[in-house]
Amino acid sequence: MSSRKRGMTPPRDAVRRKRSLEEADAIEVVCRLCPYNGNTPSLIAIDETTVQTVLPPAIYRRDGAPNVEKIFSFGRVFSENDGQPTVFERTSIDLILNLLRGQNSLLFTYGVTGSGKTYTMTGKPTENDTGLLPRTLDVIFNSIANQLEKCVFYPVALNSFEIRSTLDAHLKRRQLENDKFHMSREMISDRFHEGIKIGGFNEDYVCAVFVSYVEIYNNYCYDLLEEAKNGSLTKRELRHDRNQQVYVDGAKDIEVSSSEEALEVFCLGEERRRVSSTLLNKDSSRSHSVFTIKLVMAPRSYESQTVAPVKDSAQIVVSQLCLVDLAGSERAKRTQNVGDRLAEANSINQSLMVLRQCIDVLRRNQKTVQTFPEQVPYRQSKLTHLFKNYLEGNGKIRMVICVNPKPDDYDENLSALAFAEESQKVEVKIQAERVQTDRIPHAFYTQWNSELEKVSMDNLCRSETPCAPPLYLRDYNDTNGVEAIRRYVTQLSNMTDGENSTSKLLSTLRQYMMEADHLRIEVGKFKDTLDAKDQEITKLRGFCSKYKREKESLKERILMYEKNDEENQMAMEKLREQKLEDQKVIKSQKKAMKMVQGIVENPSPSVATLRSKFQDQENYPSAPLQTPPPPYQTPGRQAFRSAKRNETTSSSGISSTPGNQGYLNPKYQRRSKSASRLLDHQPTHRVPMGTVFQTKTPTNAIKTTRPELKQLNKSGEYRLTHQEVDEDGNISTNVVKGDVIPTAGGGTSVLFNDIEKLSHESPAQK
Ligand SMILES: Nc1ncnc2c1ncn2[C@@H]1O[C@H](COP(=O)(O)OP(=O)(O)OP(=O)(O)O)[C@@H](O)[C@H]1O
Repeated sequence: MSSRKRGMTPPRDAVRRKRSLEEADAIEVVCRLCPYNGNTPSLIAIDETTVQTVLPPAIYRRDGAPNVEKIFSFGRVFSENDGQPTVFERTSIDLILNLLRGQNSLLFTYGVTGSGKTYTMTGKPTENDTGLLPRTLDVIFNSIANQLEKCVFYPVALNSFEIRSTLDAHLKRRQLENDKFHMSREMISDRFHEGIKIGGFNEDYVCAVFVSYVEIYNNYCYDLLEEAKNGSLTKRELRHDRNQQVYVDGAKDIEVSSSEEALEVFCLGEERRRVSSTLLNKDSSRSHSVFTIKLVMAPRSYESQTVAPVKDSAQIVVSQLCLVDLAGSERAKRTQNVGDRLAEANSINQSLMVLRQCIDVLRRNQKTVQTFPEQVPYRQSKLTHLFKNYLEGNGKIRMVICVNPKPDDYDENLSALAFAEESQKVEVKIQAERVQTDRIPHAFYTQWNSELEKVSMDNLCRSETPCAPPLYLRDYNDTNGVEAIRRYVTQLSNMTDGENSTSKLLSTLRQYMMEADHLRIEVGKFKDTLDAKDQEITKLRGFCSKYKREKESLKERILMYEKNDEENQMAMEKLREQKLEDQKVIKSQKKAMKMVQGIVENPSPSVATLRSKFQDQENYPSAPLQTPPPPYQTPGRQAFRSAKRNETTSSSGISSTPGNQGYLNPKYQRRSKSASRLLDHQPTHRVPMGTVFQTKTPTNAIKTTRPELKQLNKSGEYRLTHQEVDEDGNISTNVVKGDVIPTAGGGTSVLFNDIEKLSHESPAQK
């Protein structure tokens, strides 16, 4: 026997092992605003995922409540204009798909009393008002295939299902006909039928649908489908099945073959559900109602030509969709309930509070990984105990938080919305798919079955199996029926052993042949796939070697670029240094230029001052303007020219000082004297002396009273004439000479190399 005997949810260990591989899915919350006709709504839907509170007048607010408008975000927000179809499509279709695929889901409505929970879940029979539950039933029955006749699957103890033999199922069906529920068909006679059909059901499975309906009232569970004895329902216990899943012990699972029939069962339960009129809602739910739709599936038998399951209960898969309409929270002060209503309200509030506590603890446990996680208080309320399976990873959970924007509900809505928003942070493990997807398609077997049947019938098995009589009894006194069955069984047992073993052998042979044929086709398919993959691999190899080559050439280029980059960096560095040098030179040139300008603009500086200025210049080692040579002192009225220029030059210490010419352009070749142009710098106010000694000035000389850099650039020589008068009234004229030389940085400097001095002595002084 398989370890998973009853075909319910997989064993706990298996679930645990799988969980580590499965992904988690957060509890999803959608919010629905019910219509409000007043002028002061306390809630508005901003967009499809956000709802905002609006501060109502102070009388509606509790003391100490936050005085700010708050925004809450949910998976989806339905405004008052969104009708039941929109809500259904967004909240239920994917859960139905889960059900068809063998997974569980829980969908529950939550909110303050009178906020539209029951309307959302059940609604009314018209097209626009039909709620989630009837629509869900319609879509399930639209979408399943291979639905079995009733009574093939049957519920047994410990929340499990078994498979009946064909005969037993037939007899059970006959028995059921007498046992049928007597229910009013008022609500479902002309109701709206949801036409949506979805894919997802595995057609190699057969199925049956069961529903159960329980309520949790004053923290006790009741089966709403139970035949009430003396007008009261039995309190039911919550128990754990073999897989540690919680279920309501003794609650009936009723098999239904259509959505109409399922709704009849639902309506029967609704009649028994506790609903009372309160100040805030004339049809207020006083209990939490739990309507469960179970889809029981088993692989389709290959043996039978009709729709039948395999004869192995261990292969049964049961998935369930639990639709819960919670009772609304309510403040006693507002409802002014007393007696039973007050006790109900306390119990409702208590169970909702435990639900919040469980969510809080789950959230805390998930926030940080703890060695000893906090215990979740599921058992403190029947509601949370029943929800435990889902909260611990037995399926998808979705909450529909219903809110009424009327200002009276402001405070309670705030707290309900905060709880709902927080719930979204709780993660629940996604359940693994349990329906096999790799079975040999039944259609394939059917084809081979019929062909081999023909062969075996024609050639091998000529013995005739007796035809089965109608296998049912009209009543316990139906002696004819009993006799017919007895005859049939005797005929069967009278068949020779040889015939029996031949037919067994044939059946086995047929099975093997079909499998072999199927495998041949499968091998053919695999070969094709392999060929395709081989081609793909060859193609990919081609790409691979092409990319390898490209990679190599790219590598080489990168190396080259890196080298170039390095060289460029170095060149940049050199240029930067050069630039700094040039800037220094320009700075000192400007300074020297300023000094020259100062000399020029000052009409009578003494030679000593001039010298001291030029001597100062020595403090700027890179400055091209150097101290002029010391005046060549000669007594008398003679003009002396320094005969040896190089002598004077050396005495001036200009060019001989190593390093002083560092900035002069080393490549500069002095043009011949005749070719160079003279920049003749004359003072503005010159004292005419009428001397016979005249300096020789070439005709192309540039004459200036204030030299400019432009002029300097055009000249090869520079000559400055300067006059001074001593205390005795003697006039001396100094002619300072220099070469204009370009600097290495692209500037121009003057290298002074000679001074001529002409003195006039006044005869009167003599
Ligand atoms: N979206 C809606 N459109 C139209 N009517 C609505 C809507 N939501 C609620 N209603 C109406 O508001 C009233 C109260 O709604 P309902 O009974 O569903 O509230 P509830 O939340 O289930 O209350 P309780 O918790 O007391 O059972 C009902 O008459 C219902 O028809």
